[in-house]
Amino acid sequence: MKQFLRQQLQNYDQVRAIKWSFEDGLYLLDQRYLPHKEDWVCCNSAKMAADAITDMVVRGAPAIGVTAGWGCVLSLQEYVNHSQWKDLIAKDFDYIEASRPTAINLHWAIGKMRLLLNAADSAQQLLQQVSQQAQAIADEDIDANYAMAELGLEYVRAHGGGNILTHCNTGSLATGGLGTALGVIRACFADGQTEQVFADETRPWLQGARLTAWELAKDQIPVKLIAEGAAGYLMQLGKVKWIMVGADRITADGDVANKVGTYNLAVLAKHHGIKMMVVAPSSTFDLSIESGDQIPVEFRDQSELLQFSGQQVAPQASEKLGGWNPVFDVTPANLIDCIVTERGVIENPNKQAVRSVLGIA
Ligand SMILES: CSC[C@@H](O)[C@@H](O)C(=O)COP(=O)(O)O
Repeated sequence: MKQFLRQQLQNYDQVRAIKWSFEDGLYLLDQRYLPHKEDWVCCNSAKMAADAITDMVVRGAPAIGVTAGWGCVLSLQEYVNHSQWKDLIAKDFDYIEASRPTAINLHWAIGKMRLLLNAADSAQQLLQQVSQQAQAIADEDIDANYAMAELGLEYVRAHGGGNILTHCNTGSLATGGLGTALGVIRACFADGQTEQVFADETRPWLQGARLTAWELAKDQIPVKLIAEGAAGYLMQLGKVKWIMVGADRITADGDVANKVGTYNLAVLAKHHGIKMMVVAPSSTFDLSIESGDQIPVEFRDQSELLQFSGQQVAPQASEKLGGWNPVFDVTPANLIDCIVTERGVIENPNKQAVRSVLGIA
């Protein structure tokens, strides 16, 4: 990466939401209470790490992958001297993998650890290998974030800058480093390609209002929060040139699962001739499936919708009142202009373009 840009971006790379210590365990900045409280949760077992993923103490596909890696180390630390270590560790790996269904980075990280487990004869040696692998997953994510920021910025320079609308949170809270889409946004701001970012609230969990606005405000990057329903009007008035989002899983054909509401933005962007950019590392691709209808979409408890800040928002819950709460949706490749990865930019994504940029024969 050009040294100058990397130095500029380091000014924006201040938040680390995942911290590892071999002595104490895994520290996670508890995202359920941001921006009101900056509390840390310390996990010292694989189960605690997995439950933290399920309960969204930590969230965002790459951050979930990094957490899963350290969760595996916690399992090794617990069972390294146990006679049944192989079975117990395998059970922990399964438990971690079941913590959330859609973000493929979780399954990718556990897949790497399972390969090591299956080949292992000694628990001591496995502890070392799994620790190295967890560190590599964390380090590679930081590097991938910088590479995507640079490539995304180059793409924007080539197509013209302007205001950006982003959805959910794709920053340091959602990754191990600078962020995916938010990394590109930071680079665009540092380079003068954009002066104003719009973040939508991202109901019901408010990743946009609580987390993205918090990160951008810390960076002194101008951010205006909008209700999700305002996105169409924003585009109709010509106030944004780019939509930039992350991804939880991308198929071989380039269909993208991301936070629910992404599909709405992509349809609106197509209608208004606004560019739709997805930013995701190669670890977010699931080449074992062809198209978006094969992606397992997570549904969460209806209480996330029916309550707000602990208060009932709809009339008192009754048998007749329910919620429908898919937390991801799938955007078909034909609504996406480009997918920025650390290996290159996939323009007009399709099977061939995906394989060629990812370097798969
Ligand atoms: C770099 S983050 C990409 C995605 O993981 C992000 O956009 C997203 O959808 C996160 O969903 P979440 O339910 O908050 O884990």
